[in-house]
Amino acid sequence: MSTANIRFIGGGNMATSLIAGLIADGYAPQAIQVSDPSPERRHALQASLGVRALATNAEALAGAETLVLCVKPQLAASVCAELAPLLDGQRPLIVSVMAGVPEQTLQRWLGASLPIVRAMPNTPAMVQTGAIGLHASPEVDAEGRNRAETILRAVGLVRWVEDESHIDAVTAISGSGPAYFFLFMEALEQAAIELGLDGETARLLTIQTALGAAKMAMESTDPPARLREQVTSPGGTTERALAVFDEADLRALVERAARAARDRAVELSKTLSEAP
Ligand SMILES: NC(=O)C1=CN([C@@H]2O[C@H](COP(=O)(O)OP(=O)(O)OC[C@H]3O[C@@H](n4cnc5c(N)ncnc54)[C@H](O)[C@@H]3O)[C@@H](O)[C@H]2O)C=CC1
Ligand SMILES: O=C(O)[C@@H]1CCC=N1
Repeated sequence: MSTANIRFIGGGNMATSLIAGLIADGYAPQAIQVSDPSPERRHALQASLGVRALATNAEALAGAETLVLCVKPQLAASVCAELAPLLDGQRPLIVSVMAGVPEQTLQRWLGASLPIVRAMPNTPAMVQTGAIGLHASPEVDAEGRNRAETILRAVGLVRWVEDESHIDAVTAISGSGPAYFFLFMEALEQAAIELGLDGETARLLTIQTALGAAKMAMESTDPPARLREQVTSPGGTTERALAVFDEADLRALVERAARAARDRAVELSKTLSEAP
């Protein structure tokens, strides 16, 4: 992969996942720098990933070719206000992973119409199995699109969306999605223990089942509905379990949850775009 430098602003969960994935994919740790005000975070990033961790965002910006914004959305305005006067004609490709921060708002805060790619990754990027949605602002040229895609493809599957508002849907499905599947795993593992299995057996059977189902869904030409039917013997055990999910209208519940996440992303976008 290209050794063009990548600088991260904010070295928390998402930045750590992305950096770990990039390094696992062969990206040189020396080409990656990350700024974070927390000495503990800096120490952890340096010790576990071998990347240079910086105490100030100014150091991360200096000479940056790609700048990945990885702070909480609520901190975006102050971080951009700090970066804006330091840009001084520099035009790094901005990759923002922040949920609910629109491109136009970022440009307003940065005081320049910089090329911005909004990326919505998820934490499985850490194990190079991320699912990532991307959207480019009109200022991003083919090279910029290519660079953003190359970086994100190193950590998972990439899909471009044409409409920026669809990033909010991506946030609700794959950005937050790992938490939904982890919750289901927690519940199934707990049920296994209630049914008498020991903790380790419950944990391993649950995780391997999730992995197997995901692998089959990915590799099979059959849709998940058909794969489900193959497990469900008429008059058998699965049918009884699925009837319980149907009684509770699991599908409607999942849709409500996804809508709630999407609506929160829209709410964040609105609040932030109205902020000074
Ligand atoms: N965690 C996830 O699964 C996903 C998170 N995101 C987005 O990634 C962004 C970061 O989320 P997390 O990594 O989960 O949060 P986090 O809280 O783990 O990381 C944020 C980091 O920013 C640092 N920080 C605080 N003030 C700073 C400043 N002024 N300058 C530089 N760094 C500063 C903090 O010390 C912390 O290490 C958010 O905007 C979130 O919407 C996007 C997709 C998935
Ligand atoms: O919960 C959040 O707001 C972030 C965005 C997607 C996943 N985590």
